[in-house]
Amino acid sequence: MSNILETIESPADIKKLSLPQLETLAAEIRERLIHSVSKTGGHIGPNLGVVELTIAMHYVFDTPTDSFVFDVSHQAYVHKLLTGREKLFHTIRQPGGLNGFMLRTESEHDSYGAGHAGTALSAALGMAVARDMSGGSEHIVALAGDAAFTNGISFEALNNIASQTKRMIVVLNDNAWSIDKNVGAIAEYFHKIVTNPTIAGLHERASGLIGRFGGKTATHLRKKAEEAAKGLIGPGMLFEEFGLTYFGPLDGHNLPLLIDTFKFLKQQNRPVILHAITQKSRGFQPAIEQQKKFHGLGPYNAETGETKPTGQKTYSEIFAESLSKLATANDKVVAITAAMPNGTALDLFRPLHPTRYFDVGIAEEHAVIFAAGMATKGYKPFVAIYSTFLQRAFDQIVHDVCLQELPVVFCMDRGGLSGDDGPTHHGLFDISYLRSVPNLIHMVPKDEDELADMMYTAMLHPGPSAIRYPRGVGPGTPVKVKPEALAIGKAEIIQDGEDVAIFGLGAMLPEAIRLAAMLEREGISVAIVNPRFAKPVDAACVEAYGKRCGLLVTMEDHVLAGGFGSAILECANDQEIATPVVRIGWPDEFIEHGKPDALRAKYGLTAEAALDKIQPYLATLRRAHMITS
Ligand SMILES: Cc1ncc(C[n+]2csc(CCOP(=O)(O)OP(=O)(O)O)c2C)c(N)n1
Ligand SMILES: CC(=O)[C@@H](O)[C@H](O)COP(=O)(O)O
Ligand SMILES: [Mg+2]
Repeated sequence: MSNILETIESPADIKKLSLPQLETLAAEIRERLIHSVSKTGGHIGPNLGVVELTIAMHYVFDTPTDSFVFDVSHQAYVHKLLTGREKLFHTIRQPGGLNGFMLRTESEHDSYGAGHAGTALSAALGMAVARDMSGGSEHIVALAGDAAFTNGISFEALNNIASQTKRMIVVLNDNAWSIDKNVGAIAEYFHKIVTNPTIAGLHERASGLIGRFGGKTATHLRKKAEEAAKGLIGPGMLFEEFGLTYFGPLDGHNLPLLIDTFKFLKQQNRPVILHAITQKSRGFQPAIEQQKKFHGLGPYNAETGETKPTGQKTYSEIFAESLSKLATANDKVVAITAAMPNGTALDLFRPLHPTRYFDVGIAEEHAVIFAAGMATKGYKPFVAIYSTFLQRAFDQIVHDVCLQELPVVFCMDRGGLSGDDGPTHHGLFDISYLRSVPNLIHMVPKDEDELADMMYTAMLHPGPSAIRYPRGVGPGTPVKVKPEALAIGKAEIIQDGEDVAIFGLGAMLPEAIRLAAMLEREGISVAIVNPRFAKPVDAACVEAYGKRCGLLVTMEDHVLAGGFGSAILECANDQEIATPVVRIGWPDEFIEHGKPDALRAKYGLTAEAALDKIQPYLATLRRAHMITS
């Protein structure tokens, strides 16, 4: 068969290929990635960069006996193609199709699931120690990007590896990019190693010799390289100081070199790190020229890389524009991102206020404490972190910000369903995890203009606050020239009514309005409330409608457990109001990837599903003659 990729049913088939065939396989994989992802969307740039690395890993090691742990695992598409999922690859990130990340339930070759950065080294170490304890001999290989080393967890693991195991392989896939350019001292350190010709040359030769002449000559060369590095880089090679033997930097696209090196590393009885230099987006010129955009995106033209022009401004863009305006008016306003300037749109803020823009790397915990520190000196930090990634910083929110009542603003982008990325990225927990923290207010805008008002409110608020807004576009409400301060804990009454009151939080307000229309067609008088605040909830509003109406309904793009509906229930209960509360939101399970509308329909987050759910209560209301039907 001419197409080698199609003959790979399992990684065992890769081992039968000659070197020229492996090179052909790499080219075929690139071709497949570019074309297939152009239809599905996905993380094309990171995957084009790890084609040879992944082939070489599968050529030398034996999954599922050996375990591969990929950091974030957005770069696991090649691994999926080589582990029996080639025929399903066109379904990646599609409803019911392959997940865009490693998923233990998807394949025995996916030894560890991820989606958040910085977990690979810890997970791999756990596996290595478990293997050692049970007398196993399998290999554990962690592959992590250069930006994963801006994350604290990677260093917590590094601190632990050498004292815990003698057999673990770390592959540092260094392409100098996070989603944006990688930042900070670590990025500079990697850059110094890579651009030092002495070190690079010696290591390249050492690695090349490993396969051909065995370890002795190579070790000698490696030592010389290390000495050179010591003189040039500082007191010692960073990883060596952590007790990992460092190999590299070497060309991460040189298949024979990678294969020889992995064969050598496989024999080592000491923890090792291989520093592979790769080019993100390799083989696809439009992506090489626009690395940020092609890190991860929706469908594109496979020849030109063109994407459909976006029309309406996203919530992220409204956020960044509003923050830029606030910063113009108030020189204490600063913006902080944890490696997401593109996703949060702080890219728009950066050129306007360069000295008040901070990208701290993939370091959410640090971002929050850093903000707390700035707040103690009179600054007003707006920390833009996706809802799902802010989960990382819960303790810092509690211990550093809220306990000290510091005026930090958490701008939680992607609050609600994320869509194609799936359960690792849905932002469905922030109300629950923040509602329990004293001193914090939690706001949810119904539209773009209200987001701007909430940011202004947060700027004026002397304590900590959080605002969640969804991925993508809102209803398209124009933003006023001058934002208005909102009364803390006060809901907006969209429409008054007598029989049923519907509280539609944020993105669910349109569904609440649709539900109201359905009920009104049945002659029921409905109040519609835009709650604005998930904390503090408007107790007076709950009391008024709880006493007047026969039913309260809450709708939220959030888990039901501990969410906004729970807050309304608690509030009603505290006021000894026994009116039933029907809550619409996500059930107590992890929601798969898929199209948001379809998932909402499947899980009952629609007006129709809500109507079904409240039918029994309407019957009771009618029986009690509260409604004349
Ligand atoms: C905790 C966390 N914060 C932010 C992100 C968003 N994110 C996904 S991939 C990525 C960059 C990863 O860069 P690197 O590890 O170097 O891999 P590359 O894409 O360059 O191969 C970021 C910031 C995340 N997945 N997890
Ligand atoms: C892998 C990762 O975490 C990011 O690349 C994420 O996929 C971005 O999601 P958005 O497209 O919502 O910005
Ligand atoms: Mg990188």
